[in-house]
Amino acid sequence: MTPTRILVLNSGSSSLKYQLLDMRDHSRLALGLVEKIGEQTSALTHTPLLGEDAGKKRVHETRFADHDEALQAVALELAADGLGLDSPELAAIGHRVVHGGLRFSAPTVVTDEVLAEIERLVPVAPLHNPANITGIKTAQALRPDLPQVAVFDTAFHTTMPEYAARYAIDVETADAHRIRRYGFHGTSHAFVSRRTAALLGKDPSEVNVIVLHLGNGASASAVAGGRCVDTSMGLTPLEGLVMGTRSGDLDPAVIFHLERVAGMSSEEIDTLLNKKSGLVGLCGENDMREIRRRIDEGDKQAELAFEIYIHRLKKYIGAYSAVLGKVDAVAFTAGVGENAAPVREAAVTGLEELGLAVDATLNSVRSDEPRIISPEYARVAVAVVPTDEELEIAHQAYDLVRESD
Ligand SMILES: Nc1ncnc2c1ncn2[C@@H]1O[C@H](COP(=O)(O)OP(=O)(O)O)[C@@H](O)[C@H]1O
Ligand SMILES: CC(=O)OP(=O)(O)O
Ligand SMILES: [Mg+2]
Repeated sequence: MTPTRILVLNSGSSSLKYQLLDMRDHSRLALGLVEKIGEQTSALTHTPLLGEDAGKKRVHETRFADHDEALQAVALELAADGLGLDSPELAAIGHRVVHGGLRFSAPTVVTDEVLAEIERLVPVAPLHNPANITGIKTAQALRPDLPQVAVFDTAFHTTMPEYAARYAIDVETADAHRIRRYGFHGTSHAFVSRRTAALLGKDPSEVNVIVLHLGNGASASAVAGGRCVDTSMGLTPLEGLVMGTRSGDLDPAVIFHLERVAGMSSEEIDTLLNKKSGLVGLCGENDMREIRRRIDEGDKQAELAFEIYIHRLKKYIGAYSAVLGKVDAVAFTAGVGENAAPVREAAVTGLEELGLAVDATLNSVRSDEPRIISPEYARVAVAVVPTDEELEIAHQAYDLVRESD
């Protein structure tokens, strides 16, 4: 029997999302999420999608100190459904790895040397790469015989032209420290730009798409004929859009000012910009649902936070319209992009000259399917295209292990 199943692990800074897929028909056998890893109470939500318990969610609230404990618990849940990691049907474990630097532009089987390179990149993805590494090590310990495949967030962006990837700083210093724009969420930008082309009935090579990945982390990309030509995140996932807890773009002199005038250490500033900024910093809340609820109640602080979020988003839509020259579609994706109709509406309001508009009725539809929400007359299609990083990682991991068979 040729193994056809792939377990995908998407380890975030404090979460672990996972899916078990059968690649014969791309069906999902189980999925789940562990939230608040490292906090007082974590929550594991597991849903088997096979057998008599199919669709029955199981929730466990207990503390998981780190991603190792979380993954051990996930392995037990899968085993309880007869889908344990010891299954001979498992072909590989696919891992989302956030930073791959310049070295990895394709999915890669993890060796000791690959793992060492992912560890070397921890300083430029401090919230993400450590969790990815723990996920890989724990999975290796559970199934030492199985290929562990790393799929990098940075890979899709390695096609960016040099003039988009370089910062305008001294070349020698930049090169000595590998300082450049890498970009992230690439697996999602690749998947969504392809799906958007399909939604338009075109081949990816024929269309230019602006993808807005708006989750807790958020990034925009300009994709021309299937290749990324610019993206909003940079050396680290801190640059660009306003995010749940991250500031996105700011004058770098803010950092010197905080050091010299406010007396903050670089660690404190790092924490401020990565964890206490963005929507949380502006209004104390990073969940867009809650922000909208507060705005509806007349909360001015939440309203201003929303306006700042939208203003930044519009600037990137405008910038990438200029970068691409001709735009065929703007695609909204991830938690906020897929669910928050007010964000989509506000982001394109006033951009009619760029060919953008949304139809209020189409925008209010809730669905898991890719869909166009712009009116017939609009020059640019505005679309909601749900991302599926796990499916994309499973495909890439499965293709890689089959090739090497
Ligand atoms: N129904 C909804 N309406 C508005 N925003 C939502 C909704 N559901 C989720 N979100 C937003 O999506 C965010 C999570 O997005 P997600 O893509 O899952 O993030 P990540 O992968 O970075 O954890 C939440 O913080 C929340 O702001
Ligand atoms: C790279 C990044 O920001 O990822 P996430 O949105 O999962 O935090
Ligand atoms: Mg995400």
